[in-house]
Amino acid sequence: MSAHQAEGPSGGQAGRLIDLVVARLLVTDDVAAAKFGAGSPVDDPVREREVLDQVRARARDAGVDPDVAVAFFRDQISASKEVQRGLLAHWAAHPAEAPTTRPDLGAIRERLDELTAGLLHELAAALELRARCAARPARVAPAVRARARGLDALHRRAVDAATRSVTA
Ligand SMILES: C=C(O[C@@H]1C=C(C(=O)O)C=C[C@H]1O)C(=O)O
Repeated sequence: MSAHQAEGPSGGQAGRLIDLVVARLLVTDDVAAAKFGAGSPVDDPVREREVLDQVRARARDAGVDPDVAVAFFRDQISASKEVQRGLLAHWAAHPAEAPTTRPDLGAIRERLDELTAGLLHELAAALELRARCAARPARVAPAVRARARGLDALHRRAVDAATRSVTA
């Protein structure tokens, strides 16, 4: 089987990476709910530093250049903040749709940390495939579109932003 065929009709390798990108963005909805309830700001530079330090420390073992991994996660963080801002603005304008419970941010961050290992692993696999297969970028975009189909515009834009380094 060639590298192209290994990707399969539903995006295969790229699809697994995109699925995790989407999963991280959906956990972000809970982050927004936690911050809405607590009145906390979207931006938390200390936590961002922790996430990026963790990524840099784990990247080489996962088989990704640490700078590439950090750049990819900067996009995940920025996409996450866009989703949070969009949700908080929506809830402010439509209080009836705002969350009525306040999830625990600490527990949510543990879920984000658990996703980090998988994202690094799939990023490594996707980049390796790209190195072996010149047509790869054209194959990632359909996988992104397929995964984004069930999402609203806010989350679709975030998926696009979070995957720009692997679709470009
Ligand atoms: C997700 C959060 O919100 C923002 C986005 C982060 C991320 O995507 O990892 C980290 C810190 C915050 O600036 C959070 O506070 O945990």
